Amino acid sequence: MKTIGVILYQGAGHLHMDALGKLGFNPTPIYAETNLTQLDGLILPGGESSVQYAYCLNNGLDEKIRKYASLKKPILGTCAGAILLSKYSSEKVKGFGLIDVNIIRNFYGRQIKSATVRTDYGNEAIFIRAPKFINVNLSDVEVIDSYAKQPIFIKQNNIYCTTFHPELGRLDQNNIISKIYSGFYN
Ligand SMILES: NC(=O)CC[C@H](N)C(=O)O
Repeated sequence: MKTIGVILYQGAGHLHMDALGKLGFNPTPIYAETNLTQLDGLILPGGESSVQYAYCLNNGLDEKIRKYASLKKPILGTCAGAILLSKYSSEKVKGFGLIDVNIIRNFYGRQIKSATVRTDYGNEAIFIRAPKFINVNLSDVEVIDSYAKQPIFIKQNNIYCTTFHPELGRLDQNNIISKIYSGFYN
């Protein structure tokens, strides 16, 4: 059984833990002091990216994530997690630059603008104060799914990012989260 680490300091990590458990993975909580090297995969969940970023920096978790990424094992960032993995740059959140994309936080506005949509590839995507990918380097970054022709799920080498919350959807076998986890960690 594959052991997948989920960063749990803040945000929706417990929902990934639940979904992973129900879909036959061994989810394990990750904090700054946890050793990452034994993991088969790692998830950076949605939440508040500025809080998560400060936690990572203050506790050396950013360096651990960079080292883990260099092992070429799969890392998934959802929403705030995607912001952390990208090259986003502001004073508060600089981003780890592990995927060749920029991102705009809270692009679609406030919580009231959050929505569930059908993606261009027929998947269900739940957006919560979602960011938007921009400047996607299409020669190196693959677009796995899009909405209104805008990328919402991208991949570069072992780094996967969604601007939506796949862990919030239904857990049937055809749902995006099972496709992501099974494709991701096979
Ligand atoms: N659902 C989410 O993860 C929202 C991300 C959040 N707006 C941020 O910038 O951190």
